Amino acid sequence: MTEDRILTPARTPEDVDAALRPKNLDDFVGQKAARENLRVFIAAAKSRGDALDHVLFFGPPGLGKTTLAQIVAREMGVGFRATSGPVIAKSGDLAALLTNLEDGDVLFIDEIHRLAPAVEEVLYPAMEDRALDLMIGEGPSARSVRIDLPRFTLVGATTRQGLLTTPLRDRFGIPVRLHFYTVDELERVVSRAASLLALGITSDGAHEIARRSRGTPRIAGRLLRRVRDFAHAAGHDTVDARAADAALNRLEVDSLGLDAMDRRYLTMIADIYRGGPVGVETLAAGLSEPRDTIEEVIEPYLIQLGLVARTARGRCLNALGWKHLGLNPPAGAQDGLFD
Ligand SMILES: Nc1ncnc2c1ncn2[C@@H]1O[C@H](COP(=O)(O)OP(=O)(O)OP(=O)(O)O)[C@@H](O)[C@H]1O
Ligand SMILES: [Mg+2]
Repeated sequence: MTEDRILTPARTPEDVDAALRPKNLDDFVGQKAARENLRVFIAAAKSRGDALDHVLFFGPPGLGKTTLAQIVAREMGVGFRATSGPVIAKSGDLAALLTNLEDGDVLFIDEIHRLAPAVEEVLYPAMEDRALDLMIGEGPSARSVRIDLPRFTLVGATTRQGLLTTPLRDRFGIPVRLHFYTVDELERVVSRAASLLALGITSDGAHEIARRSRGTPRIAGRLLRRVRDFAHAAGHDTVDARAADAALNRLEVDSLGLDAMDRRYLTMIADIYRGGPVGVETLAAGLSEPRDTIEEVIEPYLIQLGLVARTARGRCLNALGWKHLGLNPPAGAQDGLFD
């Protein structure tokens, strides 16, 4: 069900991410602090002639972690090798990847929180000492051999920073948290993407898409492509605010950028639990969605908007949440904001 959502921030096969991906730091919109810090660290590493310290990108899906990893390699002028946590089954697979790196390469590990523990242990000496400890033989005659590795930068990405083990997290010299984008920033993302797609768009058209994109560039790009389809079907070659609004309404993306799934979530807390508090497991069961999806995909943006609060006793609908549903909170309802 989640996969069908136009608003899912998760990657879907039809997302032509590559075409819209910014290629360098100057083209990368938003995330100012992260961008400026990276610029300094990259310049410093280059002037020392050294590899960049290991970088960890964390934050919700679709905010630009993979994009930034590629930009880091490009700005450093080094090779880019990509893999992901669940793909590396055995420690030997990782050892092979590491020994095949060229001097200075970026090794990108997506979903790094999903590395198997035995694989993760190979990473510790690799990250810290640029070395690989291999066990040769078995039983009493087994001995450990240390192999030196080329200089490299590990770039990890995760949507679940909390699931990273402490020893792994501590070995990243440059942890970078990505935040939801502002409407202004997304407006620039939309305008840039429109020009790459050779689509005419007015600034109020870009604004309309931007403010309904859940703070997420991937969603902005996807909505833009769907809006373009509706515009073309109607014989327009330029998207203005009215065209964007009409298309987004047909896609059931509401004025705040929420879709049917978000509204089901909010309505369930309102109608069945009188505004909460209600536990996430209960909501997950009621909505037939995995708890992870609720916590990683649905809730972050609703919390950011201030519609819902996560409290120790469960989820509560805030005054804004009631208002968005067009309902009045029952007398005595808890407002998570004041918890
Ligand atoms: N700052 C940005 N400016 C312009 N476009 C961006 C920006 N950040 C991301 N995008 C676009 O959004 C899309 C998703 O970005 P990306 O794949 O880097 O996200 P991610 O954080 O790696 O997501 P996931 O957690 O699902 O792997 C890409 O098409 C990219 O072009
Ligand atoms: Mg990614």
